[in-house]
Amino acid sequence: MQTITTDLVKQTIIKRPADSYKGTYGRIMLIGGNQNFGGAIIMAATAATYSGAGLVTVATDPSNFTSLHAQLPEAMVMDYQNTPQLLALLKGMDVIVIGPGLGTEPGAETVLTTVLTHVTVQQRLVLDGSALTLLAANPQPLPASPIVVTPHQMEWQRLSGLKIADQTPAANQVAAQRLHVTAVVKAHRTTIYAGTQAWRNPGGSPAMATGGMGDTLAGMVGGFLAQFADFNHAILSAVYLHSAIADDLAQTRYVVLPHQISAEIPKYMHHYSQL
Ligand SMILES: NC(=O)C1=CN([C@@H]2O[C@H](COP(=O)(O)OP(=O)(O)OC[C@H]3O[C@@H](n4cnc5c(N)ncnc54)[C@H](O)[C@@H]3O)[C@@H](O)[C@H]2O)[C@@H](O)CC1
Ligand SMILES: Nc1ncnc2c1ncn2[C@@H]1O[C@H](COP(=O)(O)OP(=O)(O)O)[C@@H](O)[C@H]1O
Ligand SMILES: [Mg+2]
Repeated sequence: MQTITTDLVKQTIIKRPADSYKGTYGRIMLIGGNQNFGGAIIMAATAATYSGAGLVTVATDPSNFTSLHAQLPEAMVMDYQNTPQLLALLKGMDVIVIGPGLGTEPGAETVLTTVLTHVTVQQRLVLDGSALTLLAANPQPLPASPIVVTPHQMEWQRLSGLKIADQTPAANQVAAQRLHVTAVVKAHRTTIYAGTQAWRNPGGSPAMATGGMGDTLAGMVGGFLAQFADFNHAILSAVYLHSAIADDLAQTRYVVLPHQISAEIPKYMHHYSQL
């Protein structure tokens, strides 16, 4: 198992070409946020936007529109239950993040199935939170697109069938290969599996143990995938930076909140792009 290095991160986060515009940095749709979990998709969308995704659209329950706009006027919104509009907008996306706060009601299952059956091989897919729980409860074929899953240990247990005590690197690797995904298995020391390769994230602390911390990571992963060509390096860099920012903030804070991490992302990306 390799440790994610600052070298990898600085090779991934490159300076932006002068001759570029918002379209250069990717169109991303984040899907989730039911009537109870609106905060989850707001945190994910905030992280994606602060990570530099060029155009951000949030497909969510309409009850979240006003709070989302108040927090993040950069984002566009749509009702995730409006299937014709969802399908029309999905076509133009480079990256789709689905799951933060999606919930597990039947309507959520319908949205997930719609996305899984229409996403194309050119589109990158991030599956997090409720999308993983839904998928585990009712397995359905995954598209041939590049896919990353970002489960916490219980979500990984549901999805892979591996009990938390049995989630060894060797077993996780086999499970990720069987699912044909890159798996970010979140824990105190998050590990990432892609094909025959595995990495360990060196950072992170219990100061990060706040609801929404994983939603924020899912948004960062999506934002990085919208901009950086190498699929696994984009994911690894997002995982590394998420905890590196938290570790710096935790030097003077007992807890680090998800939105505090998002606020720091542009500064840290600037730093790594200069190295
Ligand atoms: N403000 C919000 O709107 C928030 C919404 N959230 C959303 O709520 C939905 C449910 O996600 P949850 O993760 O809360 O619930 P889940 O039911 O999926 O997982 C929590 C369960 O897993 C167990 N567990 C075991 N190991 C764990 C580990 N390492 N990390 C976390 N749980 C572990 C817990 O004890 C608990 O029983 C997701 O869609 C998520 O995105 C959460 O992110 C919390 C914040
Ligand atoms: N004790 C800890 N040490 C390191 N990282 C932690 C710790 N507790 C939580 N985290 C990180 O916080 C995030 C939690 O993700 P998740 O459980 O999906 O949160 P949520 O769904 O509430 O947004 C993961 O990135 C995890 O690695
Ligand atoms: Mg989560």
